[in-house]
Amino acid sequence: MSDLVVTHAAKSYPTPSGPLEVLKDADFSMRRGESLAIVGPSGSGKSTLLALLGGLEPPTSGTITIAGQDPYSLPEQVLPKFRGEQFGFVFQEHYLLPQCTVLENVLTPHLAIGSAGKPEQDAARELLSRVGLAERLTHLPRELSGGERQRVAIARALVRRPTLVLADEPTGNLDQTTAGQVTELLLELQRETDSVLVVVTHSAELAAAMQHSKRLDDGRLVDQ
Ligand SMILES: Nc1ncnc2c1ncn2[C@@H]1O[C@H](COP(=O)(O)OP(=O)(O)OP(=O)(O)O)[C@@H](O)[C@H]1O
Repeated sequence: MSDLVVTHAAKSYPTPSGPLEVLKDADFSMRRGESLAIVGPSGSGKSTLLALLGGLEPPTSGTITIAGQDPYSLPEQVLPKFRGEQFGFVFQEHYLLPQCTVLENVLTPHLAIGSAGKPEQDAARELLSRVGLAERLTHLPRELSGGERQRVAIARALVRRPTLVLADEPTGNLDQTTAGQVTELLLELQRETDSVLVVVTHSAELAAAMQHSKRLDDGRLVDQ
């Protein structure tokens, strides 16, 4: 069975002149280990699709399941835990907590839904070592470069080995060389943690690095 299944999902927003159909009949599935780029012009609905996949915005019709569960059918009180276990998010901005160290930032997904004991701390240290920041565990985000901060954000997104990693322009703030390094790292860790990776991007380089690519064209997802 696929780990992400999108079945005839559509999304429209109400506007004074009638419903704005942003996404029409999205229908695809992915397994752990697979990566997908969603491309399309500004305003074509890429962030909306990511929000639907991430349990943040319910589809108007159709269904989305992650690891066999439809997040929108779960009782509201269990949704935060489900999100914490199943999703990892990476954004263009790193959104690290400025007052917390690198290690503390990577532990926040554990702390959000439980505790971070020695095994979790050891795993976070190991992951930070994998992203080349073993010597920076006690540094604050402002003491790091933009690329280093994004590496911490990636480690934080993957620390709980989520089913689905959703990345919205993860290299958008980086120069070309750093963007290439961050892309490589994201893909390496995604393969190691065996998660599904969906990235939304305007970058042709980032899109080309993913196994699959789909374009949003007038609300419809078209294979590239
Ligand atoms: N909450 C909302 N209410 C009404 N319209 C919305 C809402 N959210 C998004 N939209 C509209 O849906 C369309 C798609 O927006 P979305 O942000 O998904 O596009 P995008 O492809 O991610 O754009 P960009 O590349 O500029 O980030 C836009 O026309 C936007 O104005």
